Amino acid sequence: MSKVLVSDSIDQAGIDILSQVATVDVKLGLKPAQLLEIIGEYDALMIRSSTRVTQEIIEAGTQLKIIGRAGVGVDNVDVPAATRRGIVVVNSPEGNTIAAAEHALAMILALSRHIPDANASVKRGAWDRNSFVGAEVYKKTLGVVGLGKIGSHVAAVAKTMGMKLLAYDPFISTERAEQIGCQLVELDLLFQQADYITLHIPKTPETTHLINATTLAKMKPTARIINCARGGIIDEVALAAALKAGKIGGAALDVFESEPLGESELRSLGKEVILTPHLGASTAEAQVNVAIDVAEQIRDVLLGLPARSAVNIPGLGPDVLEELKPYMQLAETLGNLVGQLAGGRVEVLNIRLQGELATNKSQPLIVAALKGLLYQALRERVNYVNANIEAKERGIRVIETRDASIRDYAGTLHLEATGTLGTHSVTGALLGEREIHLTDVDGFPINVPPSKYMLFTLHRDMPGIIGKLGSLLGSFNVNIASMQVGRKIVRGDAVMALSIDDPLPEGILDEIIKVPGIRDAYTVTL
Ligand SMILES: NC(=O)c1ccc[n+]([C@@H]2O[C@H](COP(=O)([O-])OP(=O)(O)OC[C@H]3O[C@@H](n4cnc5c(N)ncnc54)[C@H](O)[C@@H]3O)[C@@H](O)[C@H]2O)c1
Ligand SMILES: O=C(O)[C@H](O)COP(=O)(O)O
Repeated sequence: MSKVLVSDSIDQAGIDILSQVATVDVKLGLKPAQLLEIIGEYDALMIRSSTRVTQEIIEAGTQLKIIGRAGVGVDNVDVPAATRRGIVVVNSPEGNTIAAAEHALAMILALSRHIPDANASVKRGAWDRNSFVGAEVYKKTLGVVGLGKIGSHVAAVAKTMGMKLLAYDPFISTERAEQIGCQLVELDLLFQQADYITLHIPKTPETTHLINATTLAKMKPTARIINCARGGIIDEVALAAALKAGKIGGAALDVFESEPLGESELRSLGKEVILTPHLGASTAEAQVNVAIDVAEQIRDVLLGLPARSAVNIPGLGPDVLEELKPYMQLAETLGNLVGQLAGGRVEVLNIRLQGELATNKSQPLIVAALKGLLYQALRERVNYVNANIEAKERGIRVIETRDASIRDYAGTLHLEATGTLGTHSVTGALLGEREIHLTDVDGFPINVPPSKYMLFTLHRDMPGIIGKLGSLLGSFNVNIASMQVGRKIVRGDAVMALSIDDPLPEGILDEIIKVPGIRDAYTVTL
């Protein structure tokens, strides 16, 4: 049974899902050295933002197949290192969107009405109404930096509170911004005009210290800034200085350059500053959502199925993935088959997507085909994550063509591999949406489902050849489960596809090739 390590606090709903397929160890608060020591035992690691999954941890995780982040941000995971090792990294892109957006909105209102400090003062026994006179958000300008999932929800709710909305997001169209009721503007204009600035961007080299002494100086002295995105987008030293000097009105931060927050000037500031300990995703609802979302993906990957929200393989929505999954299995089977027929080192893989496949996303099918193709060389080391990289490193050139015309099947996939030992091709389709059928091998039409052990011969279409091959296999105690011949012209060349119950015994291929009329023979294990 697989083993999963859960090293951050995850809702029980996720643990229950993992327990269906694996032994689950929950070990919270591990020191990096402790994690390093035990990670080698585990097939999967499930985390939130507290566990740092460094390159060293990834390299020590020799059994790791998947790292599941029950949340959005994967900046605590060395994703490139995981990709190089073929480890899938998955997250839950939407499970805590509402929770994080509502936290930002709560920060806007709490900051405006001094709720944390007013509450603390009453709890201390005071009744001071004069110190906590607030400001209304109605008719004020909210500047949303990053109009993605969380930013859009914040904007939509702020709109209903009567706020005027400006947004900056270089990757969002004006139409999309207008749909949400935002005016898309340049960042400087947003800084100059906003009464509230809320950040909903990832932390990248471009966004690190986006809020610094220079940009803070562009803001209104009354402006309030909210960061429920990522620590490090704000230069905290510059922010504290601007707050102290009255150059900015207030700040509410949920995330920090270093977490847990250590010594900081921000702690010493008054009611104009609100600090929360990275609580954006901490609602009961969000924790159930992210735990289920990520545990299901870990379960699927441990069962050999693709994940729906992998951050290091082509992203596909669940609907698209559900539709493509059978075709990915077809692509992988064909890749594996053509790789074995081609033998040697493959240099070029031609992939033709026909019929309904021609209008689909091809990247997952190409990745699946490469995974199949490289299986003989790399076995379990190749997967959906690293198949592209491994193929590139081996100098395999992939050429993709599309033909939308529908022939005998709704969609067919044709792979042709050219390598050091020659060129071979296979075509396949799905019957009844799921059942894989081989419809062509090396240009000869056939119609057989693939089986674990197969034998293919290239021979002359002439009387007696099937009988001779049958007797030869019989003499080696090889049981034939099914057999089919494909030919283009009568008594021309033909291909025979046999499904056999067991692997072909050593040496028998040489005997097969000696049968008069048989020109070549290939055995494959799928
Ligand atoms: N505090 C929390 O607990 C918590 C919870 C969830 C998410 N988050 C964080 O919130 C942030 C937003 O998450 P999301 O789910 O909305 O992500 P998202 O990917 O849906 O949206 C991010 C948006 O930022 C935009 N963007 C990227 N670079 C930009 C730049 N340089 N300038 C302006 N816009 C830029 C993108 O175009 C995108 O629209 C992330 O940093 C995420 O890690 C925090
Ligand atoms: O990226 C996220 O999903 C948030 O920052 C939440 O982090 P958490 O799961 O550690 O609360």
